[in-house]
Amino acid sequence: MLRTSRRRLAAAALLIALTAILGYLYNRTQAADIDAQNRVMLNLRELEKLDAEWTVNILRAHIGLDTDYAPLSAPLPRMRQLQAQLSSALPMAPGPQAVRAYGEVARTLHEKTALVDQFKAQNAELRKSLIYFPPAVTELKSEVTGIGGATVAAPTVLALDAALNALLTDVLRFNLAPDDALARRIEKDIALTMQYKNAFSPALRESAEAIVAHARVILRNRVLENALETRIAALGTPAALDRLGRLFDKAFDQGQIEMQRFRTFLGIYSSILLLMLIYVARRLRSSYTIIGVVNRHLQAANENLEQRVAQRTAELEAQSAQLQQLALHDGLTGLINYAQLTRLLDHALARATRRGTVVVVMFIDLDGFKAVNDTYGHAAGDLVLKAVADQVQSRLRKEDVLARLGGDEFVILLEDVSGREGAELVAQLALDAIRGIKEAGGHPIEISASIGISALCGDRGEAGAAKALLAKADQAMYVSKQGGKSRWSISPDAEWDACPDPRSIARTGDGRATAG
Ligand SMILES: Nc1nc2c(ncn2[C@@H]2O[C@H](COP(=O)(O)OP(=O)(O)OP(=O)(O)O)[C@@H](O)[C@H]2O)c(=O)[nH]1
Repeated sequence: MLRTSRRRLAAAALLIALTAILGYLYNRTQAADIDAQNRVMLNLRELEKLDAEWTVNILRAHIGLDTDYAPLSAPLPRMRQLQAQLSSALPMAPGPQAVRAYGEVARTLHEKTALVDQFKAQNAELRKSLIYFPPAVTELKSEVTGIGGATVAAPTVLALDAALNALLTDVLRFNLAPDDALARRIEKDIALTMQYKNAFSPALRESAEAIVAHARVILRNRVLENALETRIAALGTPAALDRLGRLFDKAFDQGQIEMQRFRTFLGIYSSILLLMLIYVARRLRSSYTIIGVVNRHLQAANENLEQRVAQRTAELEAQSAQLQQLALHDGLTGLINYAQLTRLLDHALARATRRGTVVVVMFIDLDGFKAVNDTYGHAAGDLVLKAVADQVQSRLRKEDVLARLGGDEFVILLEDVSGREGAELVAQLALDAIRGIKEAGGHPIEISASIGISALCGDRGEAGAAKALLAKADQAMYVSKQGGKSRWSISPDAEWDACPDPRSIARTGDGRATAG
């Protein structure tokens, strides 16, 4: 029992373990979310594209193509959104490298944003000066060479015009390609301009000073802006994005390879499980077949056993019935024996006591029987005894009882006899029947019987009434013997009429009755 439950536990544990392994393998084959991977790569590409566009827009602002700075701020919200999505996708590329690469991307974009803000301020100031500077120089030149220079010495007019010409050319050249030598030359141009403008009217002087101030803005901001652009270029955002993209790619490729490997494992494992299932199913089938065969054998054995038990029981019952027959009957004639007679007589007397009726007993002893034995042998004697039993029995009613006590002694027991005459009639019938037997085994015989009759009105609850009644009948039979045989005699103690009223017989506590 204990062993069986342990085996069941082990089988259940094995089943759970096999299922868990199956679940684990299946789970690993689903580990890579291709859609999510594609989304990450698309986000990266979009961020790269927006960053490149951002850089182009800086260039456009640099060369003055864009008149406002909206394109420099517009992509920022979307770029921040993409950055956040990439950050949350980092677990898909495990390891510190991807985190570092992402950190680099975030850092460069953050710094680029700050540098672009500075760029916008400087570029706005620069653009203002660039717009102002060329027409202002041209206008001042025409003033100087025109009315404004009418009162000034011609060499001074020509010198200021030349200085303004040089300043315009050098500043515009510097704006296109800043250069230290050019910067030094512009300083000289400024110095000459400032020197010669003093010969002119205050209004012209003021214009010249404003032009110089704008020239200096262009000089300074162009250098600063170029430095900012160099710093922006040095940030290396595209390279950082590219590095992050390659790490994601690698991780996704490894995931695919891993998934493929687990698919192979799952296939092999499923095949093994299938084989195991087939094996178990075949074992179960053969077990059931064996159990079926054993069951059939057991059933057959059981049926056989039941048959044998039934047969044995029938035999025992037959033996028991035979024993009962032997115990209660006479083996030669089949009539009841003395033991059964006394039992029946007891019952008959008890009934008679209750009913107030008479029980009659006739004791029959054959006359001349010994001579049959002596003359023709014991076997002939047996035939005579059987014939007596048959003949007397045939004369009696169904409810009358004929018993053989042994030897040549028989007893008739009668209940509900219609008085003495009835008893005498039965005795005469029995006597005639016995006298009528004239041969046995082919031998002529001559037999008769001496009959003693006794009658009693029940036992009145007295023990031994049956034996006493038999004894009276026996005594009466002797009277017949002594009286010359072949006759019947009635016991002087026989009771025929004066049976007490059963209602007058009081019953004692133990069920016995006493005459009232
Ligand atoms: N064949 C046979 N004889 C038996 C059996 N039992 C007893 N006997 C014989 O029956 C005889 C009975 O003897 P008795 O009663 O004296 O014979 P009887 O000739 O009738 O003499 P009375 O009774 O005096 O008239 C004996 O010879 C017994 O041996 C039996 O079962 N079979």
